[in-house]
Amino acid sequence: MTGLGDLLNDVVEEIDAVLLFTEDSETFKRFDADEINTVVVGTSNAVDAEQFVSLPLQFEEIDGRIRFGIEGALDQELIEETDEVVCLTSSFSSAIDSIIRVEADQFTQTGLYDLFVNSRADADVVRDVFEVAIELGKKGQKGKPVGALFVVGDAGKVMNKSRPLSYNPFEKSHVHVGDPIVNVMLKEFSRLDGAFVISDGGKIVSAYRYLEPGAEGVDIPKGLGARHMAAGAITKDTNATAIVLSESDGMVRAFKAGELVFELDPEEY
Ligand SMILES: Nc1ncnc2c1ncn2[C@@H]1O[C@H](COP(=O)(O)OP(=O)(O)OP(=O)(O)O)[C@@H](O)[C@H]1O
Ligand SMILES: [Mn+2]
Repeated sequence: MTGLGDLLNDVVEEIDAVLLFTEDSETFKRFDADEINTVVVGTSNAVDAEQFVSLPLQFEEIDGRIRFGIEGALDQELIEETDEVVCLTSSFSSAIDSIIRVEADQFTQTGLYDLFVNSRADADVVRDVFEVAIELGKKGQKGKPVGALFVVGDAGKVMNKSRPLSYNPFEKSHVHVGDPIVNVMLKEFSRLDGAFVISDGGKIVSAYRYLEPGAEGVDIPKGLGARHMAAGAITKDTNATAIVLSESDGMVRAFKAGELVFELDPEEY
């Protein structure tokens, strides 16, 4: 094993902070926070860490998970942009099996953490909508691929910049995303055209909205069609976040301030 220890030492040499992706107290206890700046990242703070970044989703892909952890730690000023950080996480088992060294400023521009935490809408509302989109992407509607567009937050303005394509099944109802029955309704109504409009607090304001935002200065990747363009544009024109499930490539994408900030493959969640 000559050389392995040296190599590992190089990876962890002169680092400024550790990002520990764990919900296991025994693992956490092995770290002395006085010795090295330690930030725990997880869907819950099961280890009662003083420095903690909350993950809104169980990121299966290591890349998204680390990006989110770094951006969260920077946002909360637990680490600095100039820091060299070692991330300890799991890739193929539930135990820590991966050591990844990154520079903290490598990830500041993605807007991923911002998408959840600094959206007009509540972070858990954004997360619940993501989960509906992911589930819909996995299963489709009665086995067929389906597309959907969710516009979350700043609903009054979004309603002003859109028009109804059909009667609104959510008119006068007071239902919220995250409620299992509502999630079934959202999936059912996604077979038809247009967008869902959801308030900051998660109330379903409308289905079947045709969005008519100004598309000026919207820069979305080439090859995406009208649904994605409308999603990007509405987030430029309002303070909403848009979450899109593509019928053609099956990906879930999020837009904010007129830009694509995040994409994931539902099959990997
Ligand atoms: N401005 C809009 N507002 C709301 N919904 C829209 C708008 N434009 C398109 N859509 C919806 O998107 C659907 C698909 O349109 P299109 O194929 O052009 O989009 P796309 O971006 O390629 O999405 P997909 O990847 O799902 O095919 C339309 O049938 C319609 O329901
Ligand atoms: Mn299309």
